[in-house]
Amino acid sequence: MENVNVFRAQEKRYKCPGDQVPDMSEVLDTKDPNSYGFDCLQAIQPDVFMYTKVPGLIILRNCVSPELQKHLLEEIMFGQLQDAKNKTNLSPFHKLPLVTDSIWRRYYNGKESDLVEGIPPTKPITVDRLIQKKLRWITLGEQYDWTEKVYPDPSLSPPFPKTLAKFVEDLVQKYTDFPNWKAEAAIVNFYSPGDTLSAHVDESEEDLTLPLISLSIGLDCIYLIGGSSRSEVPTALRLHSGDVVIMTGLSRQAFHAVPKILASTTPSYLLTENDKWNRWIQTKRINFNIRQVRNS
Ligand SMILES: O=C(O)CCC(=O)C(=O)O
Ligand SMILES: [Fe+2]
Repeated sequence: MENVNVFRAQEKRYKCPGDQVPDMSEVLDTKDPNSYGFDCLQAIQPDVFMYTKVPGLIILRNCVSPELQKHLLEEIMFGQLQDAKNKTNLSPFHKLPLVTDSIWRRYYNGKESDLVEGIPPTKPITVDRLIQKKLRWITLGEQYDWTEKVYPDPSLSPPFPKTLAKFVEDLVQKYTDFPNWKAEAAIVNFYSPGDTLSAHVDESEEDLTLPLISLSIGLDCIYLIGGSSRSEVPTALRLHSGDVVIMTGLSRQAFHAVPKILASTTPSYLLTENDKWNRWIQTKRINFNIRQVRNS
């Protein structure tokens, strides 16, 4: 019988309140050749590793330039977040102002204390709290329905953002056996220290052999990846801003989780002259989780 406690024990081990740091002695860090498990990495190029314990897991260290990282963040916050076609976790609960009056623009333009109306029974809440704490995800391209666990009719979805699509499609073409892979849907996750994502497998896409791409910006995190059941002991991997993980082969259907966001690890190149921007990005990890949905 599946012993779900094996994975759960590792989630518990790394999960700890807000700014606290867990025991890092068994965490694999691709930036640190002395770290635990580093000998299980097979470098196929400088900065490109296969992780031999989880077949099909490819780690591209520091693969997104600082300029592209900033561009992707700006595109999300100033662009996609103000477009009602992109669903967020807030959409069902709050009457979100959109277009040039979006919650991000209000926050950025000094109106962070403004109250945003809730859809009853949700109470009004400040722009600041929505941006800093409550916003947990936004979907791009094909809009995944979290309740029904399906991707609705693709003809109704907004187009997938072009720069992001081109960047990840080139990576998939270069490093996997799927040259025609297409970025069709993304879930962009926002985490603050203390936030977690529990163990799961992503299995709503039509063809579960097609790679899944995960691109991280902002704070470091501990990412757990195991095998096809929760009874397999997962590996703890430290992910940094600019890292991309490709889950292909067996790893595509492996259980994974994010039990810890590591506070105070934002790279300085993400900071700007703007205090509002800095106050936000210094407490965030943003993960772009990108899939091909349809069987081509
Ligand atoms: O934040 C991450 O690195 C993982 C996110 C994830 O697994 C998901 O969105 O399905
Ligand atoms: Fe996932």
